[in-house]
Amino acid sequence: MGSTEPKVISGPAGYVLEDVPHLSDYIPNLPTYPNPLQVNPAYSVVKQYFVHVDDTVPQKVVVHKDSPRGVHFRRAGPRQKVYFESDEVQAAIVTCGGLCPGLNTVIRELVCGLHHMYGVTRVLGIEGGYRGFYARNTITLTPSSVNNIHKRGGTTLGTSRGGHDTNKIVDSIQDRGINQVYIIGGDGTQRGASAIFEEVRRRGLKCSVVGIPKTIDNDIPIIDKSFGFDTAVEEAQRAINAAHVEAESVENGIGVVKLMGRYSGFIAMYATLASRDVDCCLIPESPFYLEGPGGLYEYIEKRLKENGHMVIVIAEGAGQELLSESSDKQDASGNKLLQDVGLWISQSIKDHFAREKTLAITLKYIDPTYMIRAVPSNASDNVYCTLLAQSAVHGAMAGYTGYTSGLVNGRQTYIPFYRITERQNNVVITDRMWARLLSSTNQPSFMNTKDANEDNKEENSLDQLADGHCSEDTSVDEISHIFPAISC
Ligand SMILES: Nc1ncnc2c1ncn2[C@@H]1O[C@H](COP(=O)(O)OP(=O)(O)OP(=O)(O)O)[C@@H](O)[C@H]1O
Ligand SMILES: O=P(O)(O)OC[C@H]1O[C@](O)(CO)[C@@H](O)[C@@H]1O
Ligand SMILES: [Mg+2]
Repeated sequence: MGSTEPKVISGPAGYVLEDVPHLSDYIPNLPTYPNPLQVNPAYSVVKQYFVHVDDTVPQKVVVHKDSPRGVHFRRAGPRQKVYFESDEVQAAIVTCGGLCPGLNTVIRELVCGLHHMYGVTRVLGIEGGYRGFYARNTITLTPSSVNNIHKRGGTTLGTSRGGHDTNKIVDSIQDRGINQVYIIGGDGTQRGASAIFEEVRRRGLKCSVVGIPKTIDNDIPIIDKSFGFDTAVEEAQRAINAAHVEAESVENGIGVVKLMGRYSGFIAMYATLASRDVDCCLIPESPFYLEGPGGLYEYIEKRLKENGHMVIVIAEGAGQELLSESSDKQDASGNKLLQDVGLWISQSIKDHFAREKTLAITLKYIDPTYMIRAVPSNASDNVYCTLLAQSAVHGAMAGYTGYTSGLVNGRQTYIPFYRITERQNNVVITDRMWARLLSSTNQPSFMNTKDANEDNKEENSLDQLADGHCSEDTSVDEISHIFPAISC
């Protein structure tokens, strides 16, 4: 049996549903049961609590009069029928990859959601990431054991990179009688979840495999934003404020702040837009150069002469091609290990002004990268984590599998794994959001019109590939799209 064929359903006027797999796709005659929420006092007063079986959410909300209706995803939420009896469920939760604010909230809400909404009492925690399935004992998670964990940063289950052995993991799932697996992690983790789903399906196991997208870099496509992102942007303000205070307190002061973002500069972009104290934001998607007209040194000199101080925010993946020592080293998951661009740029700026003797500068470098991802999630991320976790639980109970639970245009949806893993979410520098940043900082774009047109062409063709039709809209087009009102 090869990998699962995408379930794509077409409708009138160009409607397309990119549906998610269901246990009944490969296990015939599965019994169903009434959803216990029907008699749950918390929900009995709510009208239309159950999601209509045909409810779907459009991927793109900006359309033209004659646009096809386009790609849709299945709307998340409770169904009238469920495919598991409460006492039949043996759930497992695992967290993989780097830390992100909100991991503990998601764990807590999965445990509490399963328990309080569906009467599921058997929930296991897998410790230390994927390898914990086969190399560690499990721990029992109950509403009382997770009651306060959302107040702490990190993950109470522990996490790791590497160690994904699909067969050993599915053996462990089978041996322990696990029939719902909740896998919280970034792009690598979701690829791992997809492999687990394929193997579970190949073995014909009645086990829902559910991904919950976690990435501080906001590099997962389709979804509006990842949980913890708002918290990270908020926490970054503290570092930027410090850099600004240091810079404006001395003559020709420069504050340099390095933020996370391996390949996607979202944290740097939003932290810059939020702060207003940043004069230059450098991200991996926007190549820059140091010397000559239009270069960074020229801009720094101009800014210092105008204003007496400046703040530079640099994402860790920016300008890697400029560093002389390039390394092929990888972490245990195969991610490229990056050079410290913050240190490099700070030293380069100091050397330049020492050499040129045009201005006597004072530069302070602040690296808060791990501090911004180790904090507990803020209030809005906590709400988001709760909705994500509850949506994930509703889907598994309804028999869906092989999906990532995610927010699309402010609605909770189930997205097939292949759409989550097929590409990375990046800042589109030919988009209006980057233009807003450039006009807010007044920094050079480091780009000529020819480059911009080339990038535009690539983006449009990417959009066409991803969505099956051409669209001028992109996922980071409007603030309201990235910071949507959360509803389910
Ligand atoms: N293609 C893949 N197939 C199976 N497993 C994978 C794959 N890529 C990564 N993994 C596994 O997923 C886990 C997490 O991957 P990774 O370290 O890349 O972090 P991530 O989930 O991308 O999170 P982040 O990058 O946000 O920290 C690791 O245990 C890794 O072995
Ligand atoms: O936790 P590690 O292995 O140091 O990795 C850090 C990386 O993890 C992330 O936080 C998420 O991918 C990146 O921004 C950063 O490059
Ligand atoms: Mg990753």
